[in-house]
Amino acid sequence: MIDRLRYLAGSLKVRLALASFVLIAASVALTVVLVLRAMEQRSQRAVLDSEIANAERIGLVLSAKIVSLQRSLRAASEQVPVDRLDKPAAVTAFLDDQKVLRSQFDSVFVADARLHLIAVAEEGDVRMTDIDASDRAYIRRTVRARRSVISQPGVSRTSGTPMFVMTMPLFDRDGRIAAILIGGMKLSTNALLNDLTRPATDDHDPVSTIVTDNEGKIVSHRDPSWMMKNAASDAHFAAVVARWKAEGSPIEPQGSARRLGDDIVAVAGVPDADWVVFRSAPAELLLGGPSAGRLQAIWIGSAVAVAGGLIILLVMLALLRPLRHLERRALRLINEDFSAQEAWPQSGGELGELARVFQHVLRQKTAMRAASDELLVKMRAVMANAPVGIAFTRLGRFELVSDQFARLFGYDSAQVQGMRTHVICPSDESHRSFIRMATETFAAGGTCDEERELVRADSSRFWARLQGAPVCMGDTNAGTIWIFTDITESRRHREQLSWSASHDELTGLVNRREFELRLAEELDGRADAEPSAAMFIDLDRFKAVNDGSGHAAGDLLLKHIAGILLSSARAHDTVARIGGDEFAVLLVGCDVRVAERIASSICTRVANHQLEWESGAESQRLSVGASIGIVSIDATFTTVKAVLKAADEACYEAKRAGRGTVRTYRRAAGPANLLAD
Ligand SMILES: Nc1nc2c(ncn2[C@@H]2O[C@H](COP(=O)(O)OP(=O)(O)OP(=O)(O)O)[C@@H](O)[C@H]2O)c(=O)[nH]1
Repeated sequence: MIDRLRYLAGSLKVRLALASFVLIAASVALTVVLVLRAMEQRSQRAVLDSEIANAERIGLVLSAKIVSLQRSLRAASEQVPVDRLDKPAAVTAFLDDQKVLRSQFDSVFVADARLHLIAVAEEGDVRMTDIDASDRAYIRRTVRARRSVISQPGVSRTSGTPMFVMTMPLFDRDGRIAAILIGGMKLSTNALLNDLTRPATDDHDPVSTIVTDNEGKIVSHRDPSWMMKNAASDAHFAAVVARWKAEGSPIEPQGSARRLGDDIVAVAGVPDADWVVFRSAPAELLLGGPSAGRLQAIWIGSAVAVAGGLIILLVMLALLRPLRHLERRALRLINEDFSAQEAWPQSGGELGELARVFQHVLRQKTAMRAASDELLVKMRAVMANAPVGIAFTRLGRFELVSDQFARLFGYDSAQVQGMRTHVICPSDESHRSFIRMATETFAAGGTCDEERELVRADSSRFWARLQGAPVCMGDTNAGTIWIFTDITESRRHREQLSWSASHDELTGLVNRREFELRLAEELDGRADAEPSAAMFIDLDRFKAVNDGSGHAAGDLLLKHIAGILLSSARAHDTVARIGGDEFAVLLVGCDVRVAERIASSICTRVANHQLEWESGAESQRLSVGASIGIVSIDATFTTVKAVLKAADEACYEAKRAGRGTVRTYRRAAGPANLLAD
């Protein structure tokens, strides 16, 4: 399952489908956002315009109402009995007659020239009063402006309720104020504003409308308890009132609307009354259409994106089917499954090219595999039949060995595979030195060829010639190939030949050639060394032994003489048989006098030696003598030949002196018989 998911995550088809899905989703989302934004902007503009129109309309209606009331006041004012204001009956009769005016206003007052309220008609009752109103602002404004004014809303001194009044001054012939007709309206019940601020459909109208005076004091509100309160304390209008005040409390009939926070607010002035109409409603409610549309659009967009993604996935699957085919076919290459004759996908373009490349690779791999199979067969034949041991080693282990290798070391071929290489070395130290040597040689770019003693499975040892080279020159990690040849016999034979070349077979002493070599070495290294001595020993009357007792007796006696000479010389001296019955001794670092004493001793021991020899029935005692010539090897001798010649001469002198004696070579005086001295 996890593998399947991993495959899907890496699949080109799935990635393409996902990418397309993301693109479609992003495009749809962007389109939805842009369209919605445009719609919202248009819708908001329309709502703002509508609200401006509503606010302006309310302002205009208010103005029209005020103008209408002013007209009514003006019409009624023409009937005010200005000349009989001191006659209560006339005044009350006037107020009684003003049925229309009293239906339009909650109360109607008549003020005289003193600016005293002298009569009032209120709630169907007309009565005379005498209230000094000269201090009232609306009276002062009327006098000052000499025209009709509307008061600021305030609490009535007569009724104690919030109200405002509208004045209409009357002038005498001299142009002085003769009377003022005043209409009052209660804010809680006035017919002037209620229709405008009360919601048309009660609580369902999302728009709140208020009317304030030019200081923001509420003169109309759907809730009568808000009358006369500051509009800024109503949460719906706090922001717009604050902004309106910040702009200088303008009272313009031309309205304005804007979005403030979550609300859409509109403002329009009522110039005739110095009032302002405020409207406020939650933007979400007014723009409900676009908001709901946004959600709908998101759902539709999502559905379109999903459907588009699925369609693209299906299209991808169809289009990329040859790719899947190619993928399956290519996977066979990894699994080395060349046998299938399955067709490659026939397609143009990139897939076709890829298929052709894979076919080419397949052909190459098939050819290489055939070649390697053939090579393997040959290799197996070599490993089975090679007369030498062949081993491939890598990282200290045998990876492949020939049959002869296994036989050579006494293992089964299979047993050796993977075996550590150190098992064929007689010791760990031997293995370490071998590895060191091979590493250094290979590092220097060379190949190994040396003889080593190795150990078999049964712990027996043998000598082998090892020839080794890295499989890949310069990279020993790729392994090394070794050829092992058993050279135990040839090595023994070679050692034998070497010994024979330098020794006398009969006595085991070194031969003349070896003696001369050692004498030459002595002469070469003589510079500061102590003098050495050489002696020539020629047996006396040896021929008689041969002639009398046979060659075998002579041979045996020669061996005995060799033994006497060896035991007379020191370990580092050289005792040689240089001819039939001739011997020579090189006494290294030996003074001539010592040499003479040794020679004398040899003469005596040879002379005294008797060989017990059975010849037929009789037993014989065979003996010989020895004539010895000595030469002191000093700086005057530079060649082997000169030393041998001098020793020979001295020996000859000893013979001439009667045999069985010693003579020392003296250059100036010639040989002298020490014994004779
Ligand atoms: N048995 C034996 N005899 C040998 C061998 N080599 C040489 N001879 C004999 O040694 C003898 C040496 O001859 P000479 O030195 O002339 O005989 P000699 O009797 O010692 O004479 P003088 O030296 O004059 O005393 C010869 O008879 C050789 O045949 C050998 O390997 N074995």
